[in-house]
Amino acid sequence: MSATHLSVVPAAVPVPSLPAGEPVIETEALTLSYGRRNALDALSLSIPRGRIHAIVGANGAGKSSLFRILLGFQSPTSGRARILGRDCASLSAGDRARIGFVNEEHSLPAWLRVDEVVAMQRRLYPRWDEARYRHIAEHFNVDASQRIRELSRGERAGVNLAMALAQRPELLILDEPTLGLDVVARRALLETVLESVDESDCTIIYCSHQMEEIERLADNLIILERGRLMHMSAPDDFCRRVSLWVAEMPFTPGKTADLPGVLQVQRIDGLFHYLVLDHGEDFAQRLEAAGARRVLRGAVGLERAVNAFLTRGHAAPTEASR
Ligand SMILES: Nc1ncnc2c1ncn2[C@@H]1O[C@H](COP(=O)(O)OP(=O)(O)OP(=O)(O)O)[C@@H](O)[C@H]1O
Repeated sequence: MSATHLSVVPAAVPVPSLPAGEPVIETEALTLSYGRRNALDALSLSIPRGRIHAIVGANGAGKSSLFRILLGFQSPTSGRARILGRDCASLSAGDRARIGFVNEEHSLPAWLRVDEVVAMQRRLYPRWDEARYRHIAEHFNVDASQRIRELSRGERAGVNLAMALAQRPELLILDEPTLGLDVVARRALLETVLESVDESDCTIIYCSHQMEEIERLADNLIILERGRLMHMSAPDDFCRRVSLWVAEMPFTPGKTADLPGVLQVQRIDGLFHYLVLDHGEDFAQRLEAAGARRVLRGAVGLERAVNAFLTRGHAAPTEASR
């Protein structure tokens, strides 16, 4: 794991690798309760090996709780969790060395120089890849002689990501890695993630509230809500579940917001835009039956589809302008 979670791996310990076909992450009825509140609610999840898996959800959906259990920092109330084929409750130093973890804090020992932190990491990880570290650190213009406290947030993110990838993990978990980064550092981070997944067989779990990042990176989209799995598929398949219908209405359509599948209704330039889950032409017919004059179907991007899904039930019909 990254510098914040140092663990010594004896060089002689054989590092088991995941048998082909086994998921990198598997949970069964995983529950984490705080009093009467469930941060995770009987979550059963199986994430296959390879590529980039995005986990999205509103604040409080349970993403960080899931990562804490997966990394062995917290025990679940009930259920089971496995990472790289190992029980999360009893991960050894060798198991941990197979996992990279970067979160938004990018916390490193502030008083040390970058090259001192890197030297420590190099000693800790038997599979350390120095060329890889340097290549990624260069991408972020990191000066190795600077102290950690002197680095910008973006440079610190770069050092953390470079160290996590230099450890050549089988699984890399990125929990909101771009939070607070400017557009240049954000782009450098996304490019590094894409490059590393193309160059190695590292599986990446990417968690973010930034839908444009998810759209760019994700091969698999996982939506959590109140600690439950709501959806898992290729992003395009999720977009296909959500359709956009634009209707000319002679009146304010109060009742149509209650039609089955409606996620969101917006009034834009006098037309009513309906984002609808799991309905096709039948929805247009329902609108026509409700008095719509003209109904057209439009395309929906991932960002709009996911946002409408996550905010469903919260949004009243709104006026909006383009
Ligand atoms: N230590 C705690 N004590 C009580 N409740 C907690 C604790 N940690 C988390 N929770 C609750 O568990 C739920 C899930 O929190 P979690 O931090 O896992 O969500 P998240 O999806 O990571 O949210 P965010 O996107 O805001 O980071 C929330 O309702 C939160 O209030």
